Amino acid sequence: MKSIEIIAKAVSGAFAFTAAARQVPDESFSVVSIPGKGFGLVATQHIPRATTILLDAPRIIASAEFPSHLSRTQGSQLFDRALAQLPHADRELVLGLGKSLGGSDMEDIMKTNAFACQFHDGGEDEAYMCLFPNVARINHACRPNAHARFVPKTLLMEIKALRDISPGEEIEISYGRVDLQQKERKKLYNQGWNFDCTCDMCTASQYDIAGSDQRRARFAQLRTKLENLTPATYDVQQIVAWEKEIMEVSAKEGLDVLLAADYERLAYVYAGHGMPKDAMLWARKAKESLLEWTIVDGGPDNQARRIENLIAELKG
Ligand SMILES: C[S@@+](CC[C@H](N)C(=O)[O-])C[C@H]1O[C@@H](n2cnc3c(N)ncnc32)[C@H](O)[C@@H]1O
Repeated sequence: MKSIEIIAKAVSGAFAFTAAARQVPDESFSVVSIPGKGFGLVATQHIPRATTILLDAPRIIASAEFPSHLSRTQGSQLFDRALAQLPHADRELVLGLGKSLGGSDMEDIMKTNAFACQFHDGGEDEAYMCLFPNVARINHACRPNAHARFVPKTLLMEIKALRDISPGEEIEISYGRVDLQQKERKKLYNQGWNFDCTCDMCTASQYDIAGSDQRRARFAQLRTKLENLTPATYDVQQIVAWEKEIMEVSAKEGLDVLLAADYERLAYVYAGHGMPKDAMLWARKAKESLLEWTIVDGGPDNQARRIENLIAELKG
């Protein structure tokens, strides 16, 4: 485990950016009681697609490794110390958060509400548990209308609208990967957060759930085929047909945030096939998708740089 000094330096360095970061006013939603789910966030005004709804700063950060290095009692004491150091208003905010898994109050609050985040702390990117008390009020949906992404440079968690959200609609994010099938989702949310998901997708008819699972299984199957192409299986027409199917499934299942790699693949396929105009179109779409949903300040950006190089080559 990294020394406390290195981590403290990395975190305090990032906090300089956090303080200067653009703040997003929270007028577009309110925290209300949601039947069967505790509290949740509900939109109070129209929120257009791709709007940043919320930027939240972490109040407690802990190494993801620490449960395996410290006893539970030591861990609990550390969380209590962290809590005691917070300003009064933040402490109240944290102590009011939901609990679901048992153990000491702070241990349960962290397990129920913290996000796994990776950021650069002087060596390799390391995993941390970060508690964002405003984001923590957002419930899960298997087909969410908002997307959470961590910004390593500022340590802020950003919540962005995946589609237009109407006033009165609950704002929901996915706690796990958005392409899971029902059985996998049930297991993940039961084990990780101790709840049976009551989102629209999970309370739909068995017929609709089976249809969605079939499409998601096909999505996974096509992804595997496309990621494992060999010179022997490389057939341009087949690749384009598979990608078209991936995009159709994605539109039905709300998986668009996962498509940057598919757009990029099409860009290379068309570039390699002597069709630079089409290649440029898909390369730009890949870049746009990455910037919109994935790449953030201070995060890994290899894919974005590769696409930039391709765009430069196509222009040249
Ligand atoms: C991070 S908290 C979300 C905010 C929480 N509802 C509150 O009152 O503070 C996670 C907890 O919310 C509830 N929850 C979130 N999404 C849910 C869903 N789709 N169905 C049922 N319960 C959900 C579960 O109790 C879960 O352990």
